[in-house]
Amino acid sequence: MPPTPCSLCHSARALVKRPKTGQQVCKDCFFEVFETEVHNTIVDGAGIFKRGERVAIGASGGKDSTVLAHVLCLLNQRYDYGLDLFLLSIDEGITGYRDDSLETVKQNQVEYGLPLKILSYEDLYGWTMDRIVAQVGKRNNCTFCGVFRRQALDRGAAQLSVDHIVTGHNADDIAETVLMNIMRGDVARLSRCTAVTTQSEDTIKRSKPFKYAYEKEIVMYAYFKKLTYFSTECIYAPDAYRGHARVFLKDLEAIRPSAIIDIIHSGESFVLEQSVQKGMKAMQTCLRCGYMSSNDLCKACALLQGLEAGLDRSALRQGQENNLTVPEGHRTIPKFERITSGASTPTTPIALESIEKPLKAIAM
Ligand SMILES: Nc1ncnc2c1ncn2[C@@H]1O[C@H](COP(=O)(O)OP(=O)(O)OP(=O)(O)O)[C@@H](O)[C@H]1O
Repeated sequence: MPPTPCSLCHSARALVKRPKTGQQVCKDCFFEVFETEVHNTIVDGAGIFKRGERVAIGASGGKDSTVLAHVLCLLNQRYDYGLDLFLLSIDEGITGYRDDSLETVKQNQVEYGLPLKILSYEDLYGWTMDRIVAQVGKRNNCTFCGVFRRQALDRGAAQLSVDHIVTGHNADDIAETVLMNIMRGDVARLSRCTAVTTQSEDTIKRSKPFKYAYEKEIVMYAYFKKLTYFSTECIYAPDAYRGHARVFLKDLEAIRPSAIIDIIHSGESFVLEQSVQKGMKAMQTCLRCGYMSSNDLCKACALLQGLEAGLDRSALRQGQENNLTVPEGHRTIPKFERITSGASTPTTPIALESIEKPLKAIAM
């Protein structure tokens, strides 16, 4: 049988069947279509970046953030975004997992020539995830890790005088989150979890340039580009609930690959009724550490309080009681200082460049 020609350039031999569209394409066209789709996500509407912005890439050493660092460096040059890029890594203190993946990030630092900042849970909270799991068990540890990581990334960004964090959350991650929010009846979060960029007053801007990138394509891209990344799953992540959403999504994808994008579009289409919006809590700052919070104590301070009190899983419930007095000898989180660089104030949005090759596959 003669080799199948690439359905985009029609000359080279097709080597890849795109998981997202089913198109058979050659390697070069796959790279180009993947990169162009990410560029389109970046420049869509008002665009997620401003020229001159200092941007931290949340770098875990895994496939998503490694591909993100690679593609952002490339697009920043190709389309002259004018961004100052940094790698920001959080060391959760997971022996045999994060210590190894951070070695990969250090390699990426050299390969991409980007400054790297590493911030650890140990330094910030006085607790590693190894110790937290030893105290609270494996079942709910992801709650601690997620809350602590979010705040650690914001603090790392503030220390780098960065106003914008980008993460490698991909289309599969977002579709899973939509499913989870629906299964929990938490529709109030649907529009936020599907937004490419989120920022409210006083929070550091966060974006997900891979919102429309399929996980399978990210893996393919990393493989064909021979990128250096760490590919082991977190040893403490049974996270049963997300796991069910993931399995369900993979089953749907196998039947109909567009299911991932369709679920994201469904999440985007939910509009909150005014009455629901009114019931949502306004943001304030944590009375203990100064971080953004919808309660007197932010979630991290509340969880830390439970840990310091020697509680196990009940640390999660204790956390919600918001007792403001710190018992003698208990650790607290340092005051959150927001340092604005001013670097992001020249606000010329990056315009949608004309794309040299018409790529039919990009329609989303
Ligand atoms: N320890 C960390 N330090 C910095 N950023 C992180 C860290 N963990 C996660 N992130 C950011 O959050 C994104 C989503 O994280 P998640 O835990 O879902 O990992 P993932 O889907 O396996 O991604 P990756 O392949 O990049 O590890 C990552 O792509 C990365 O940008």
